[in-house]
Amino acid sequence: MKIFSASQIYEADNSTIKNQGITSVELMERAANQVFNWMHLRLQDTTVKIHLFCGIGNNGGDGLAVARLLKQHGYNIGVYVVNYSDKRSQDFLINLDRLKDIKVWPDFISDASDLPRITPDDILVDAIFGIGLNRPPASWVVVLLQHMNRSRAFILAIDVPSGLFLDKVPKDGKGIVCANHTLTFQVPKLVFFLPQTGIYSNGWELLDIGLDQEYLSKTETDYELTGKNEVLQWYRPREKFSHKGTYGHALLVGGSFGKIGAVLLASRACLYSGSGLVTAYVPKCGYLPVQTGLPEAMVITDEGEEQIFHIFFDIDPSVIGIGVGMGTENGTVKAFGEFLKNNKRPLVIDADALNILSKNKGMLKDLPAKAVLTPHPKELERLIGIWKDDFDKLEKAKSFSKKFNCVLVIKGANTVVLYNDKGYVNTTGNPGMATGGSGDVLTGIITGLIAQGYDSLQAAIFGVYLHGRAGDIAVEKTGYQALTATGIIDSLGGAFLDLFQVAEGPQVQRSDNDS
Ligand SMILES: NC(=O)C1=CN([C@@H]2O[C@H](COP(=O)(O)OP(=O)(O)OC[C@H]3O[C@@H](n4cnc5c(N)ncnc54)[C@H](OP(=O)(O)O)[C@@H]3O)[C@@H](O)[C@H]2O)[C@H](O)CC1
Ligand SMILES: [K+]
Repeated sequence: MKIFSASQIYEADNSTIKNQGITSVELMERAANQVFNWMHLRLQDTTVKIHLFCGIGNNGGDGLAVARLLKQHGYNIGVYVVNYSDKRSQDFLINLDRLKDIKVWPDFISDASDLPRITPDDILVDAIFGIGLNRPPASWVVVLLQHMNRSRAFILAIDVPSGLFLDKVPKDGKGIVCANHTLTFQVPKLVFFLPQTGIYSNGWELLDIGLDQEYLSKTETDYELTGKNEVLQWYRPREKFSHKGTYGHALLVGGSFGKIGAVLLASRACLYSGSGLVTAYVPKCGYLPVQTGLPEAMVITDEGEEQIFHIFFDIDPSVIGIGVGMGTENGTVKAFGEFLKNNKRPLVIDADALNILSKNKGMLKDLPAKAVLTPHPKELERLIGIWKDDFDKLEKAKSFSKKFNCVLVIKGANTVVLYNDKGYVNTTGNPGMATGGSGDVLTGIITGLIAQGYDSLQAAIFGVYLHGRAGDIAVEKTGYQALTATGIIDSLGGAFLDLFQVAEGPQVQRSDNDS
């Protein structure tokens, strides 16, 4: 699913109005009807007080139209116009008149001196700013937003929580509505998925307002959301007359004394992802644990007892996953540098191999085309330098990926895969997966998919999806705290099977706070 920018959403509005022969206020009425229906279905004629805070633009217009529909259905409402500018939009004014026509006169709030009383049992509708916010709100508006946030009432944001820009992180977190739920129109917004801004939208849902399909399908976007539909198209079925050689041979290189488990986890995940053959390359101390722990895998040992000194093997792997548990001792750094110089095979690079690259940037020129790099935030910072905010991080990461022609997997609550100026935002996974070894499992999965012939960008996107889905399946049985990397691997089969289950209901995404 595409993630559109604010200017693209305005273009989509215009082509909808033009191609469907409707007015902009009719489009606003569609949007308001969808919000009203969503609320009506859940509130079932409740008598709880619903406070609607409406700006003076089209987000505010939506809020006024929702207020009218609620009033017409007998709800107990209070309507406030947050009078932050005298440049009221045409559709706001039309909806203000329509509200007055049914004898509802909103209170106008123009400063912070007389804010409405809100009790924790009330419901707030946030329709103050939408995607049109282009500068920080005035200080009295910030006081109002704080008043709403502190009320402990349930806050339903329309389109986006007020105070969030679509393309940058606000400097002052106090000037943002902290919504309990966000109803957004037609397309997801990138801010829902970034760590610094996602905390304000919480659970979000898409409301279909019938925007011009032709515009939506033909327009290229910088980001896409990946769910089951997106990855399913790449799924490669197993063929009847195939054999283990058909599905590739993956080599996992890593481990050091005390960190052999990382290779074991990556190798097991690689097998469970369908790689035909898996070989682990470890220092001598890893021989017994890997052979015993994973009898399906073959083991090659380095000449080093406790760490890797010289990466040499006489097999012909289809892909190599390198770095987990490997350490950054001088001998290993040298071995990795030599290996990169001579290697021609596709690579998945993780953990200590990334740290070595960060400290020896000259080695980056030896990466094969489209190598997959899977840094967690700290590893990413060492690779690309510090960033100002989440948007700056994505831009810096994109330029890095372009410069070194690599697929960058930025791990996080919503992992983002970047390649060729485009970002793919993952939708699966949960906070229980923030546990030791979870990253090693991801490396194994991506390596296993490349072994089977998936292109490395597809393998990264698909692998991140499967990893998260397996975590979601596992957490149902274990809860967040008891979820382990091994638990994720054990649910990989379930994640593959789930690809062919029919998708459930509307798309809702919950953040950690909902758990
Ligand atoms: N396709 C859709 O998704 C539809 C969305 N709809 C709704 O429309 C809003 C967007 O409405 P818009 O009027 O463009 O913008 P806002 O309501 O967010 O803001 C209104 C104006 O406020 C000004 N502004 C911006 N920042 C500030 C600030 N800090 N202080 C004061 N004023 C500010 C700005 O105007 P300026 O000329 O002053 O710059 C904004 O234009 C969308 O989010 C949906 O809710 C439609 O209803 C249906 C289609
Ligand atoms: K809003």
